[in-house]
Amino acid sequence: MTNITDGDLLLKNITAQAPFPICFADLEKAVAEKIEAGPFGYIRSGAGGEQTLRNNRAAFEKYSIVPRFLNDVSNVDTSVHLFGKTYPTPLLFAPVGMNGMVHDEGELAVARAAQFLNIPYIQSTVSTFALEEVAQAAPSATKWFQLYWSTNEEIAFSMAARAEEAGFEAIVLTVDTVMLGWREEDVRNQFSPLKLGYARGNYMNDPVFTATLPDDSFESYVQGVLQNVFHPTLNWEHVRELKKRTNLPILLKGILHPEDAKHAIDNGIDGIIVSNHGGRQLDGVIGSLDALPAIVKVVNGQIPIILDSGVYRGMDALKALALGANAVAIGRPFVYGLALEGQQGVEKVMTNLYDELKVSIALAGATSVKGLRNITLVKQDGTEGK
Ligand SMILES: Cc1cc2nc3c(=O)[nH]c(=O)nc-3n(C[C@H](O)[C@H](O)[C@H](O)COP(=O)(O)O)c2cc1C
Ligand SMILES: O=C(O)C(=O)c1ccccc1
Repeated sequence: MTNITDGDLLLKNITAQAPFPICFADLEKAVAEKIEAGPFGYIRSGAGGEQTLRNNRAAFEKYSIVPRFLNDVSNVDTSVHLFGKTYPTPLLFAPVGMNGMVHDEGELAVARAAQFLNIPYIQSTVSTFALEEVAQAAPSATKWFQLYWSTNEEIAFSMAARAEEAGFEAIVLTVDTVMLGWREEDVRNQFSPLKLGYARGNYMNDPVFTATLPDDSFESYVQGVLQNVFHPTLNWEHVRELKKRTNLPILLKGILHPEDAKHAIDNGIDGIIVSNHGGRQLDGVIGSLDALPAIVKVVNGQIPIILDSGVYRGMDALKALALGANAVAIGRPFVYGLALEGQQGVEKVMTNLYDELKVSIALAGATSVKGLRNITLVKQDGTEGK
């Protein structure tokens, strides 16, 4: 429970110091000026003509809140309960690969920020640092492991086992990236972080993976990763097999169709992440917030639903929670914070998002995340909504 009269959440940002970018547009601008076009374009862009990227934002912009007043909002409970643990905020770090591209400390810095803020950290398969290194850097952070299936499924099982051994508490199987989306900005910039080796962390020290390589040269690692990471054969049989091979809860990330959410439940999956991969995979896809209501309906509270893709401010988080998400995951905003100021930059971005969310819950007339479900939302024209 946070007493939101403790200190003014906005005025603490108005100090004599040089300001840190306060919103997503300012963050993106600052990072564009700081880092090279290749990595910046890789992070910022969406697939194809970027319709999905625009759909994500449009979906949030379409909804408006009809607030309630006179409801004593001096205490706001922002905590959420996920897989047996309580967290102070409904935020998570979405899995983002290859963080070494923007900061030398890469995932270590992000996991340390996650530990400091008590926000669950989802580490990517294609991270610059190995999951064991992240576990050592942030031993008390809640860590989940995002798994990319592998053409050699023994590698996938090996990584899942290593994650369990290292204290990770869930496996997030991403289902929307069986191959890379059509990313034109990377062609323009002639940029591939995979080819530059930024994704080696979890592969370099995997005994099953390294045993398949002809030698231990840099080129062999990179070629090995490229041969393994894309996995178009992925199907529900693999999901059932994974379930047998791990004791950890399994979430599926990238679910957009209510029927797939239903299949997930039928296959004993423990949670889903409604996501279109931040518009980076298939272009012309439904905005993730637009996909949420139908999924909330079929899931009907049976398993937790996390939403990502386009959550760039506290009000976006509020709308997703009001529409029935249990929590939201943040992608690009924290990567920009990392690029600007390492661990501290990540903490600043997440804290601003959280502070805006807290103020917004209260100003909407709610006093808890659950209470947001009772808040009225209307679509742009004021007709539809919830
Ligand atoms: C640079 C970058 C790398 C990403 N790498 C992964 C990844 O390795 N695994 C994964 O499941 N999702 C990955 N994602 C997708 C994120 O987990 C998340 O779905 C997306 O960023 C959410 O959208 P947002 O950036 O609009 O918040 C990546 C996203 C970005 C921007
Ligand atoms: O860039 C991405 O969005 C991503 O998820 C990915 C997937 C496989 C290899 C490299 C990056």
